[in-house]
Amino acid sequence: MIDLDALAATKQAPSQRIQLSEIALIGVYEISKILTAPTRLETTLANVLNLLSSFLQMRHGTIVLLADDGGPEVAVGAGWSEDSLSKTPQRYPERAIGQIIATDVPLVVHNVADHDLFDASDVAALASDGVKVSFMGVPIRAGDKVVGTLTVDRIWDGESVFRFDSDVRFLVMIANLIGQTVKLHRVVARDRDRLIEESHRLQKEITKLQPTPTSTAQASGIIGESPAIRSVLDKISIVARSNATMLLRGESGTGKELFARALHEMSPRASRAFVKVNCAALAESVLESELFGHEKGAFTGAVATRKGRFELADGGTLFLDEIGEISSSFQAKLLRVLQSGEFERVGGTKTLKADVRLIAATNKNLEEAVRNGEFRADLYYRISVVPLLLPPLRERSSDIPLLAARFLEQFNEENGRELAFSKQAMQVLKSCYFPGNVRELENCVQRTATFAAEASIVASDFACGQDQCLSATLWKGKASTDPWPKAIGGLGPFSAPPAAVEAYREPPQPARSIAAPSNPEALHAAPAASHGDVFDRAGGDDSERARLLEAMEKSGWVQAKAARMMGLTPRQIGYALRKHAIEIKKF
Ligand SMILES: Nc1ncnc2c1ncn2[C@@H]1O[C@H](COP(=O)(O)OP(=O)(O)OP(=O)(O)O)[C@@H](O)[C@H]1O
Repeated sequence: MIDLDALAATKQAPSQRIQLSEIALIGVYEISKILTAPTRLETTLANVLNLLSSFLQMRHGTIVLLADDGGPEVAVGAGWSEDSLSKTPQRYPERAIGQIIATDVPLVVHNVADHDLFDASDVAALASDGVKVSFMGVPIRAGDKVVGTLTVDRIWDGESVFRFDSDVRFLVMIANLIGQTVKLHRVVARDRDRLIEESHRLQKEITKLQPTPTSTAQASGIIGESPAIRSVLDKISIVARSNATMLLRGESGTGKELFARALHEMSPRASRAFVKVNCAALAESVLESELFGHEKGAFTGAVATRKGRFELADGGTLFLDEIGEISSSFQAKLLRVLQSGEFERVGGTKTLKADVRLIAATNKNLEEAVRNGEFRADLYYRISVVPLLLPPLRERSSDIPLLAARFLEQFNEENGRELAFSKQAMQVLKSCYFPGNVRELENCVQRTATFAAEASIVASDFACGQDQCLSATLWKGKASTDPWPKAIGGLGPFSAPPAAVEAYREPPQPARSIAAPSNPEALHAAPAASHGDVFDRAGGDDSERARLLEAMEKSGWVQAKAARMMGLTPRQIGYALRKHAIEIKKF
């Protein structure tokens, strides 16, 4: 360790001048070490000044760095009373420093009290105790530009100019080193600022590009701003990042397929296929060959080998809708595929593998089905890794105006119309119970818009305003008898709000006209007991029966499909078929 004080003391003896250059070298060496240390520039400069004070026996030392506009940017001091620089920066001799910067030439003053570059306050600051003080200052250069000054002062004992010269040369060397360091720091700072700016810009770009739950939802056609829908979207955006099997629960028409697609689109599999199979719409043998494919000649009509949906969804997502409807033997087959990822085509012997992310959906109470032995518990656990319940529309009625407006806009676009809802009409929609959820709302808007006579849709344009709303009457019929099990969270397709249940249980009231309701909210919120039951054959509403038959025929006697066509739930259609004593045709 170098004893700087001892070295500095040797500097006092004129006979040992030769040693001064040694001291200077040691000083330069020590200061260069400080300057290359990875600390903040201000700290580095303060350390340089502290070291200098040992070499030069100075009272004060100051380094001032200039900003681009020429004003002081950094001022670091040593020997000043604490905070004196930051509190009163004018304390350091501004005019003297200004001259060094302007002339780019070192300045040496033997006695500051005699020099016109130092005013009374400078003298008071530098020589407050009345001693004679000498001053030295040199410019700090970065390249050929003056970027600051290094100045020191010390008690003047009348020493020769020669001694000052060597000290000035020493200061110039130190100032040059400081200049290089400042230059380096500024280059690094500029680079760092540029990189930070660039990183902020890229962050912004990424945020713009990254599909937020809302933007993906919009892209997938999901409409809804309610907290319930936002919370579902948030969850979906998290689950999408994983490969976990997801079970979408919810009443018919709540958008299970739509949300399954959104999940696929938010997932890393988005660029691959989204393949959908409705398990309820297919007989077991057909379902098997649909899912796993078949070999040529496997059965009558299998004229060529065909890939199944598992293969087609390889790398992508397979959406198994209405999974609660599959038979117990098919449950076993599906379980095997989900456990091993392996399957064979119908009629084939080769074991195939597919990398598929599974999303299943059901509006059935699977827990009850498991309890009743209708659904395998092991399959239940495998598909319900991440269960998500879609809220019924009546629990997020704030979404009704948005959805209705969008469906009407679609209708207008497709039919070249300019229909709009009156305030009253929107009120009717907002207060409707919609047991068939968004699908029913969509159908309701389509039907009403089709028959609307004027450009403004009014309350009496709705089917319920003409006592023709099939869903309302069906719902009324089931309200007290078919509650959605509490196990999967709340009201089910046919469970009605208490008021509606009460209304249904009341003894029949005299019929009232609802064609032009005075209170549109009462129109559909709870089907009035006064509505005639269109499925009561004694009451006679053959048109409803005919509509039912027509839908069943069109859907190939698949109840789930017919329900969808009519904007009803499968349970509702089942109820309607029983009411009308319509026998289901089997093929
Ligand atoms: N949030 C929503 N925004 C826009 N459209 C929706 C929304 N939810 C549902 N829909 C529309 O409602 C209809 C029914 O949706 P979907 O088929 O996804 O329901 P589901 O729950 O799968 O019904 P099911 O159980 O009967 O198969 C579709 O036309 C769908 O586009």
